[in-house]
Amino acid sequence: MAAPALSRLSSAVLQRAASASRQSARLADSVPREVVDDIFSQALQKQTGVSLKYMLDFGSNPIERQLVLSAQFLHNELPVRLAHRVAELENLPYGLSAKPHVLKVRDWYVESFKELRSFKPVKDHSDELHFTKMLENIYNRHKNVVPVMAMGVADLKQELHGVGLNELPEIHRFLDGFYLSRIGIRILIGQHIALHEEQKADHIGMICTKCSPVQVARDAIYDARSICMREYASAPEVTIYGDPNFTFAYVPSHLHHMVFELVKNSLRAVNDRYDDLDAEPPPVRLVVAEGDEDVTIKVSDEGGGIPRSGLPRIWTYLYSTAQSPLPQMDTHGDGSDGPAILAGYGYGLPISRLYARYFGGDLQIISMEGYGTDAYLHLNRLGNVQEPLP
Ligand SMILES: Nc1ncnc2c1ncn2[C@@H]1O[C@H](COP(=O)(O)OP(=O)(O)OP(=O)(O)O)[C@@H](O)[C@H]1O
Repeated sequence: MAAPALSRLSSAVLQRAASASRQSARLADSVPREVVDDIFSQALQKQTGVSLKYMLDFGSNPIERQLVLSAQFLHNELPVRLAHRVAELENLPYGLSAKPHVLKVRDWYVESFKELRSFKPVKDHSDELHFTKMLENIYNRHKNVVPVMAMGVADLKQELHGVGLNELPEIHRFLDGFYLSRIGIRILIGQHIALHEEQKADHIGMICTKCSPVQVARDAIYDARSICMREYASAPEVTIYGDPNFTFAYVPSHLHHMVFELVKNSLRAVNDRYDDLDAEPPPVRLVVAEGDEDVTIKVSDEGGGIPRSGLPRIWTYLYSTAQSPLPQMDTHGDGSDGPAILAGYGYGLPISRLYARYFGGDLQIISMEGYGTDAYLHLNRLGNVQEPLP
């Protein structure tokens, strides 16, 4: 068992962190008093969770009246969720609150909070359309939150001289909660915006009522192999086992993201292991299983596995054995969180697990060092689990 993190940090480092904390550009220095009071009073309100099933029922008939109701809900709910995050961002340990990148993220949250709070009550269709325009702005403003926050955390990591984030459990817990909350906020906003767009077949907003995991996996595999090809000039084969006609209700972009990350990790491990060997790399295997409760996707590789002692680390932010662990800005421009390179800043697994957990699923990694890794992605099939609210 590792010694407690604090005792491992030199007192000089701790002093520096504490003094950075004191110097933190506090909210009250940059925002009028009444806004600060409003933020902290909203941060005391309870957040209201929704489920995939609720979103499906609610969005199945997006007539004007429904859209007005949805806007009214968001008008109340979003400031509460944003305020919870601002309050947290103000009070992070080790001086993290004062890091310029973290302040930038906080200011985006404050800006969006102010816009929402100053919007008049949504009474009719015309108000609702204006409100939706504002939501689009907010959605865009926050698109780079993950990499910018990661840069702030990377600054802290550098300052703490190689102390792993797994040794700073409070930072890890904060990031898990923060990113989970972000997934929830983006799905609420994204769903409302999507209900205004032309509905794709079998879609209710962002949710596909007939999402085929095999089809989504094929696309994700194609993308992961393309990136692998670009970086290694070769990519192991991926074999899929499962019924392509099987469908269930899910958000395809989330599913794509998770499968892409898992396959990408497997391709990298297999490629690294077989790089110097003459042998043909064994294929990665992806199995889709339909249970009554869960749809489970297993990704298996023979990439040599992960040492048991290293397993806890793979869930921490900013742990990567890839060459260039530098956070990348969103180059997709669409606000999706996927990095554009094969392996980068160690967010693949922890963020994928949050996506899975958001709708009541989970992600587990089982490894046989010296052989390979199995990733089990469980997706809750019923969709009536209420979103977790940090
Ligand atoms: N299938 C696998 N085989 C061997 N090691 C793995 C596998 N999957 C993950 N790992 C290890 O876990 C680490 C963290 O994985 P994770 O997906 O979180 O980040 P990453 O792939 O390094 O970077 P990112 O996904 O952010 O681009 C990897 O750097 C690698 O060391």
